[in-house]
Amino acid sequence: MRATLHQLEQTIKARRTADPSTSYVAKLTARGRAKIAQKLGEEAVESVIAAMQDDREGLTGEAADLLFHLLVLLADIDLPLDAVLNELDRREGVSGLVEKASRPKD
Ligand SMILES: N=c1c2ncn([C@@H]3O[C@H](COP(=O)(O)OP(=O)(O)OP(=O)(O)O)[C@@H](O)[C@H]3O)c2ncn1[C@@H]1O[C@H](COP(=O)(O)O)[C@@H](O)[C@H]1O
Repeated sequence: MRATLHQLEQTIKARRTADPSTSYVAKLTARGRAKIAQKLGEEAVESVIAAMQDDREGLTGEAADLLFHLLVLLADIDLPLDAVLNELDRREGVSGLVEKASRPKD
């Protein structure tokens, strides 16, 4: 999962300055951050609709679109994927500590 996302992050970085007529990433990037953010929002809504319809196949595709557009937005802001993954790791560490602290002592 991490390797896939990191690979896609690198591809997106490389395609940002490609020819917009042959690259979706370049075309979307050229339309500006507000458009990228709008696409991310649309994919989020489409994911929610698929989930509410119990459409597992649809949700698989929409979730992939959602992650892809999130990576395009992160690249536009020049925020590394690792910053997000590290934040998740940090939270997992914090919740692990809370869980440990709330366990009854022997
Ligand atoms: N993972 C993806 C990916 N997921 C979704 N999409 C595109 O995201 C778009 C979302 O579909 P929509 O119908 O909502 O959007 P649209 O109608 O194309 O665009 P709008 O004009 O409506 O904004 C589709 O055009 C998909 O092709 C992707 N486009 C590219 N990639 C990856 O990005 C890499 C670089 O792509 P290029 O920049 O095209 O070389 C590729 O190797 C792919 O691996």
